Order: sequence, then C-alpha cells, then structure tokens
Amino acid sequence: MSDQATQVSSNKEKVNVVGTHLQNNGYHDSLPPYDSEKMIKEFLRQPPSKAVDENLLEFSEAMRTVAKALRRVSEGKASAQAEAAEWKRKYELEREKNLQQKHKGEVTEGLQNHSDQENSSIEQTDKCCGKHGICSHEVLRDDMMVSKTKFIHDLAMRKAPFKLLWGCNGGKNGQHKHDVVSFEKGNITAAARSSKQISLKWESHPQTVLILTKPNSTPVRVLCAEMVRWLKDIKKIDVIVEPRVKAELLAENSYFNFVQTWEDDDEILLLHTKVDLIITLGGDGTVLWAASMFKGPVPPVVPFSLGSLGFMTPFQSELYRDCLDTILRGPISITLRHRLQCHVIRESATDELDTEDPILVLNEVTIDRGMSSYLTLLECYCDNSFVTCVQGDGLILSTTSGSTAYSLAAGGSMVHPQVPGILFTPICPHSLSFRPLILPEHVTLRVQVPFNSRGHAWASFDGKDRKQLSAGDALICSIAPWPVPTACLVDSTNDFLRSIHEGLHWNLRKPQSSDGPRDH
Ligand SMILES: NC(=O)c1ccc[n+]([C@@H]2O[C@H](COP(=O)([O-])OP(=O)(O)OC[C@H]3O[C@@H](n4cnc5c(N)ncnc54)[C@H](O)[C@@H]3O)[C@@H](O)[C@H]2O)c1
Ligand SMILES: Nc1ncnc2c1ncn2[C@@H]1O[C@H](COP(=O)(O)OP(=O)(O)OP(=O)(O)O)[C@@H](O)[C@H]1O
Repeated sequence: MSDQATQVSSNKEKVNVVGTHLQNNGYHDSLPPYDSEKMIKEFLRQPPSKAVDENLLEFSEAMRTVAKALRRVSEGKASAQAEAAEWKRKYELEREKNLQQKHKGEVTEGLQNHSDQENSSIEQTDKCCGKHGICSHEVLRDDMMVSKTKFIHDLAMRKAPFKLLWGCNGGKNGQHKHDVVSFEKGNITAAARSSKQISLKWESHPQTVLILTKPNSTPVRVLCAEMVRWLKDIKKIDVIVEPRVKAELLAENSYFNFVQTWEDDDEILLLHTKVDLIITLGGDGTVLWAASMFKGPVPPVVPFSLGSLGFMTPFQSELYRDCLDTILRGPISITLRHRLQCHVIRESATDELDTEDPILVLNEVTIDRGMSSYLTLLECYCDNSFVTCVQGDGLILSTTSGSTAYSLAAGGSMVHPQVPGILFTPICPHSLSFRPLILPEHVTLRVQVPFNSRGHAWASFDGKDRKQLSAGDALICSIAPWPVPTACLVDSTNDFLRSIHEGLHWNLRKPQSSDGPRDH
C-alpha cells in the first residue's frame, strides 16, 4: 500500500471512530455520512474542524480514565487475592504450630517414663529455637504433625529426631546472628548473614528409610534390591517402597516380604510422620516425584544419580554403601530447596478462598498456550502491583532450584538454590524488551487470563498435571512453608557449581595459549 493510501485508510478509521462517538453523543446532524467513500474524502479535504478535534480529545481522555479505572479494579482484586492467600498461608502455619504444640503435650504426658535422653533432646531443641530463633525445627521437626490415633502416635515416636544448624563464621560459641542490618552512631551497616551452610545432626539413629525409584529401569531395579538387603541386614533399618516396587521385589525373591508399602493413597499423607530419610534412585525427575508425594513437611532426601544430567542428584550409585554410612551417622550438609505453592482460582469461585487443592512445585509452574495457536495473554500482578501483560508462548514462575531447568532454557538466570526468590521468566515473548526478573521470596504472584484473551492458557506443575485456565481464571503463587531438604555431597555451593560445570559445561572454553601478542 502506498503512503498516501495508508494515510487515507488511517484517516478513514479515525473518522469512523469519531463518527461513531459523535453519533452516540447525539451529533447526527453535524456528521458527514461516514459510510460513503466520496463524502469521507471530501470531509478529509476540509480544514480540521475544531469541534471534531475537541471531541476526539475528550474521547481519548475518557478512554484513558476507563483504562485507569480498570487497572485499579484489577490491582484491587490482585491485592485482595494476595492478601487472602497470605492469610490462608498464615492460617495453615498457625494450625501446624498448634497441632505440633498439642502433639508435644501429648508426647510429654504419654512419655513420663520415656528415657531422659529423649526428653533432654526435646528440651535442647526448645532452647535452640527459643535462643536463636532461626533453627528450622518449627518447620522440619520430624514429630511435628499430630497423631490422632495411637498407631500414628507410635509411628511418630519412632522417628529419629534431628537438629538443623546454620554454619556460623566468627560467631562466639556458635551463637547465631539475627541482625541483617545494624544501626550504630547513625551508620547503617549490613551485619554478617547467618544463612551459611545448613547442617543436619541426628539426635538418635534413623530407623526408617523410604526408597523411591525411577520406573522401567533394570539398573535401578537391581540397585534397589541390593540396597534394600544392605539396609535391612547390615544397618538394621526398616524400608518402605512404593507398591509397584514391592511387587517387583517379591517377584524376585520372597525374602523381601519384610519390606513395607501402602495400600491406600491416603497413607502417603502420613508418610512424613514415620520416614527418617528418603532415598531416590533415578534422575532429577525422581527427585521431583519424591517432592510431589509430600504435600507438607518433607524428610531429608538423599538423591542417587541414575539419570542423564543429575542437577539435584549428587550421589554416585556405585558408592552407595559409603555415602549412606556417612549420612546415617551424620552430621550432613543439606540444601533447603524452596518450593512454590500454587492455587488455581476459577472465575466461577464464589470467594477468594474457594480454591482447588494447592499444588507444590520444586522446579516451576508454567503457564503456556498449550495446543492453542494464538499468543497467550496473561496479566501478572505482584502483591498489589501490576507487573506486566505477557504476550508470547507463556510464562515460567520458577524456584531457584528450577532455575537450571525450563527457566534456563527460556533465557532465565541460573541462581544458587539457597537464594530465596521467585524467577519470573517469559517463554518466547513477542516483545524485544521483556527480560526475565527475579522477585523476592515473600511476594505473592497472581497470573490471570483476561477476558479478551483469544485462547485458553494451560498451567503445568514441574512438567506434569496440566490444568486448563479459562478467561477469568487465575493462578496464585507464593513460596511454600515446606522446603525440600536435600543432602549435599560436599556443600550447597560446591554441589551447585559442580552441577553446572558437569551438567551444562558452563563457560567451557579452550584456554588461549600464552604465545602471541602481550601487553608490555
Ligand atoms: N525446554 C526445556 O528445557 C524443558 C521443557 C519442558 C520441561 N522441562 C523441565 O523438565 C522438568 C521435568 O523433569 P522430568 O525429569 O520429569 O522430565 P524429563 O524426563 O522430560 O526431563 C527433563 C530434563 O530436565 C532436567 N531437569 C529437571 N529438573 C532440573 C533442574 N532442577 N535443573 C536442571 N535440570 C533439570 C532433567 O535432568 C532432564 O534431563 C520440568 O520441571 C521442567 O523444568 C524443560
Ligand atoms: N517413582 C516414580 N513413579 C512414577 N514416575 C516416576 C517415578 N520416579 C520418576 N518418575 C518419572 O519418570 C521420569 C524420568 O525420571 P528421571 O528424570 O528420574 O529419569 P531420567 O529421565 O532417566 O533422568 P534425567 O532426568 O536425568 O535425564 C520423570 O518424568 C519422572 O516424573
């Protein structure tokens, strides 16, 4: 189209818009018959009418006001939803705490004759938390859930208690540091952070291990059978496996009759009350699988590598005896991997708390266009502020552990898993300036499919469990109160750097030789 033709066409659109507006406002008589090509050309040849210009200005001002009002309404809704999610999270934490206290009461009452050692370890824990306030007992203590029946109560009593300690450099007597910022004589100084390497110290011997395995793999099946024998015969440890694995073991040999499993999926909800340690045999997907089985607190995970990349699986399967010996003795360095807690809120929900069951992800939640060939349109809010509208293939909300997975492939940064934060990474955005963001861990994010979206969006959780999001549906996402503690081979930092060097060959380049030109 020539420039002139383009100009005429755009003028025609302008006249149509103005014409409609003026007509709607009762200006019938002053209007040119805007459906006639000839009259339009005539109209355009006339010098601009002051009345039309003023009306156009008034009209665009009105549109801007409407847009602002709509944005304010959306932000208000986002804020209300974020607040509701936050209250729900606080309520869940408070409930857990109360249950734990109630349980502690029951334990003390029922165990007056219990060994002094056991009682003193509980006291020590209270001291630790009370004194330093940052010990993770509140979240991770193994006996935290209430046992309503004697059965569960007994199981919980068999769990090996442990302590989590922050490594401190320079702190006197292992004193933990609280202040992030100190204020002395008007000078603001960042105090040394206490969140160094976390170590886990058993207070009694672990007694029960849950082994989770990648399906359909002969090496995994062979190793699993060998490990179960070793744990039972040499270490005298009880073993729990999935029903599928128990069937495989029994098909091999009736010796494995002692291995425990569950019959009903509801029993999975109570596993954390009796499992001291989880062992995974597989790749990163098996660690994700293990995490997904625990909707609340997660026992420490020891991931053995029987996959291809193994970002979260630092332990070599051939050396399992030495590794497990060290881990069962303790103390062990662990990485507390944060998870995201995701709620889908349907447009049809009657109130903001009327959500589907929350889903916890260790890597990421992805909202994409699924089978749709249209651009995804997603409105994003952070707490009560509008972030942006995503127009592209979708959006990834990732944990820092997931930063080396899908988010990395979509151009996000790699982040040390111990850094608390949420990665906001677009997938193929149709915009040149949409760079990925990293947001602080305390925010609540809301991603909504607006009513003018051309298609549905699809949310998937650690690459699984796809849910359709229709216009008006929203996904609310915040850091979950229950991290996944994974055992380190060396420590968090060493393991992370090793995984990006070995897994991704990060910044691998042939070294340049020293011969050739030099600065003098
Ligand atoms: N384009 C992509 O890179 C892409 C696409 C879809 C899914 N994924 C990832 O796959 C994950 C699901 O894993 P799966 O094993 O069940 O599926 P899968 O069997 O398809 O394996 C996906 C690959 O991602 C790797 N991976 C998983 N978590 C990782 C992590 N935290 N850091 C580095 N690499 C990681 C695995 O080692 C594996 O090689 C999803 O959470 C998502 O992050 C990646
Ligand atoms: N116990 C399990 N039950 C059902 N599915 C599982 C189980 N463990 C793992 N999976 C699934 O099997 C798939 C492959 O597992 P995993 O990623 O551990 O092995 P891999 O693909 O061989 O290794 P890598 O991811 O390192 O390439 C994943 O999608 C995971 O969700």
